[in-house]
Amino acid sequence: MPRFAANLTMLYNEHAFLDRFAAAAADGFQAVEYLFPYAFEAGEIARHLKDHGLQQVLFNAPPGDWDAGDRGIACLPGREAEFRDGFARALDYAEALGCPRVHVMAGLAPQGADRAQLQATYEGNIAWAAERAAAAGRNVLIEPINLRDMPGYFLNRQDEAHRIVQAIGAPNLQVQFDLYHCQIVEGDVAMKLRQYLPTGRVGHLQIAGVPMRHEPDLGEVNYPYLFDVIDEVSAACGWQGWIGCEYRPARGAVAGGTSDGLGWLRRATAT
Ligand SMILES: O=C(O)C(=O)[C@H](O)CO
Ligand SMILES: [Mg+2]
Repeated sequence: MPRFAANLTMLYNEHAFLDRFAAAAADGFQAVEYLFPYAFEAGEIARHLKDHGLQQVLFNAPPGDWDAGDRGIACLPGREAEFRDGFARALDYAEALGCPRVHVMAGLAPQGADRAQLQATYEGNIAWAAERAAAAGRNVLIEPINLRDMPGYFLNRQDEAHRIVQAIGAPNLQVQFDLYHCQIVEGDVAMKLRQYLPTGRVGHLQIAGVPMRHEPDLGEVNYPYLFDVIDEVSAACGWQGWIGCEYRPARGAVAGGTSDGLGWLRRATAT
């Protein structure tokens, strides 16, 4: 069975952020991910990780002004200096938290923008970030995201993400393969797992039920089958990544109680 990480941005929202580490550990998780750590001192988060025996396996570089609508700025011409400052800060946090990888969000393509200019800006920023991250012993991830959740998002397809990773050619640049987005945009998820996991260019997986982004056992995706595929392909190719549980619990929300972090897995594997 694959290794699961609790996404603390989506799970345990009945608790303040810093209390979610204890909730995830109590639920049986050994690793966590979330969107952004920057509202807190890195040392404070590091203490929570240590106190609860948790690994930090992923977080995102600063996305620009999230509240103003930015969803990353890597593809946006004219914001390169802001991107570089933000990524340097992400590397400082990655060092303090012992986090091996940072997801760099691409951003939203402005209406009528020159797509070729966005592509050049994006690949230039990602190549720069990968070089800086390599010097710090970290990996950079890029993630295709569906246009229903993020209208205008610059990167949407697995094959395009892998084309960019291969074009830049940095060994520490990988794809964040979110199965939820892949099902919405492309489908054929099992075959994409079989195609891409053996390449060594998939740095992290994430899961959620489709279409509502609730627990994996709610919706159209047969995750027990996909976990078997991941186990089978990983055993053959040596993939040893984490799977981020990036979903909004329906049961927790309905019951008004603690999020159902791994309840769906316990139910699925109950003998
Ligand atoms: O949206 C997702 O699936 C992600 O993983 C991004 O990192 C945050 O939106
Ligand atoms: Mg994701």
